[in-house]
Amino acid sequence: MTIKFGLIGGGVMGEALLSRLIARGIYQPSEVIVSEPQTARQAFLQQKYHVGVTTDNSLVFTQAQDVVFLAVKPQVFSAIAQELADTVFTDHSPLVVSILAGVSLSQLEAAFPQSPVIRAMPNTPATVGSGMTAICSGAYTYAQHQKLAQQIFSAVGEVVEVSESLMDAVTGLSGSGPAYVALLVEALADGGVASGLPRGIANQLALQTVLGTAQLLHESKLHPAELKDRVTSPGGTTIAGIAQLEKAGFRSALIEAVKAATWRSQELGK
Ligand SMILES: NC(=O)C1=CN([C@@H]2O[C@H](COP(=O)(O)OP(=O)(O)OC[C@H]3O[C@@H](n4cnc5c(N)ncnc54)[C@H](OP(=O)(O)O)[C@@H]3O)[C@@H](O)[C@H]2O)C=CC1
Ligand SMILES: O=C(O)[C@@H]1CCC=N1
Repeated sequence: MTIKFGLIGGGVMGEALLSRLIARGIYQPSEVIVSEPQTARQAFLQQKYHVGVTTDNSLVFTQAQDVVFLAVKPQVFSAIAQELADTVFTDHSPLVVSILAGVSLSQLEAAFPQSPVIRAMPNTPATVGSGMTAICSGAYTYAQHQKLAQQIFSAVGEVVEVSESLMDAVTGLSGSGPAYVALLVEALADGGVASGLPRGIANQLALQTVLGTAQLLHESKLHPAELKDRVTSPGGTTIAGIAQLEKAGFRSALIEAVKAATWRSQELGK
């Protein structure tokens, strides 16, 4: 069978995307090749997803007909670009989709001259089909490339197109955001334990509260402030909790977290 989908870097995010694309039948395992340096990781991916594996990144480029995903750390991007330089100058030119934080379209186009390139920022909820991905396109992409990227990322959640100048902010918010939310869930549960709840019940209450609130906001289209007002009874429990959050700088901490992550994404691209 023809290899259609190539993945360079089968780590956390590469696997998150791969698992969902295969589960949704967007690609058959026999249409996928993954490049990974570690034998143990290769064996794991091969055994779990029945995909082809290799250590040879250029083989991914020569074999994958439709799209090559770059999912390595930004810090190894230049080494990989150098390694692939000879390959990318051949006439075979699949769509290159990079999910690397900070790495710009101009850096990608310098590495893969005249190739169709898309810079994307997905997030880990893609694993369960609830991802959020922002994409922006390079100078050599055409409608069919954008359609392909839309199709791939729609299979793992929601997709928005943004201008490249916004990609670092996207990275700071939705790319890194699942970690902030996980921290929130953990801290809520800890608060429950501190208030006497057994750990298992505290974890369940914390997780379902975050999930349910997100779902309610999503379905009702309520402004978050409106929902907050609905929960907050005069002289009641919630305002006592909110007053404490404000005192501890909760909102400011989140704003500063997104700004710091945005700045770090900008720095990774330098
Ligand atoms: N994690 C996340 O939530 C998100 C990550 N991203 C982006 O995705 C990219 C990958 O992140 P993440 O999955 O977390 O990182 P991981 O370290 O989990 O994955 C990177 C993978 O690439 C492998 N690798 C290293 N060098 C090479 C090479 N020369 N050729 C092929 N593969 C190689 C690594 O192997 P080894 O471990 O042996 O070095 C590892 O398995 C990053 O650029 C990040 O910015 C984007 C959105 C969200
Ligand atoms: O922490 C990181 O750098 C990556 C990019 C977005 C989420 N994880």
